[in-house]
Amino acid sequence: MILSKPKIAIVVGSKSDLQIIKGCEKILNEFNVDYDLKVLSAHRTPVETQQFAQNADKVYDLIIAGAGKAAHLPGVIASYTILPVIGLPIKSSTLDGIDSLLSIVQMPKGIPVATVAIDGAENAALLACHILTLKYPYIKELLVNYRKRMADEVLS
Ligand SMILES: Nc1c(C(=O)O)ncn1[C@@H]1O[C@H](COP(=O)(O)O)[C@@H](O)[C@H]1O
Repeated sequence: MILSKPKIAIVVGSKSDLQIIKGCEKILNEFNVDYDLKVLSAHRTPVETQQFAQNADKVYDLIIAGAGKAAHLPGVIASYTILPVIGLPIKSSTLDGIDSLLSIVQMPKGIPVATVAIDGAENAALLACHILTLKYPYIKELLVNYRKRMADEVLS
């Protein structure tokens, strides 16, 4: 589907993950990227997760999926859509997020999930913006400016 304005979905496995998602929201607002935020679980709401993922390409350009513990959500979503899926491992267990990271990054061949760092919500949103430049060139300039501001801050 051709969308005139970028729109992405952020999906998390539990409302207990929402705090970490604020990092994504901050970046997406800064880059003027619309998003819907949903709580869905491949474990607890498998039917709704499947329905969402199968229809996602009618509404969204890409999906950020964040989950903790046995974080199957990004991979399961990726299996039902051809949209790019960015996996965000969330630190929500006694294993410090290593469990989520490995669950997300170790996808079997054929169903890729682009995985960012544990709790790397800002980078998940930035990676989304980089991908979106392919279709929405205005974001490119915003990314260049973002990097320039970041460099200026480091140097000052
Ligand atoms: N990893 C998954 C999935 C899934 O992969 O489908 N569903 C929930 N969860 C995760 O379980 C953790 C604890 O959830 P609760 O706090 O609700 O018990 C959360 O970090 C969530 O992402």
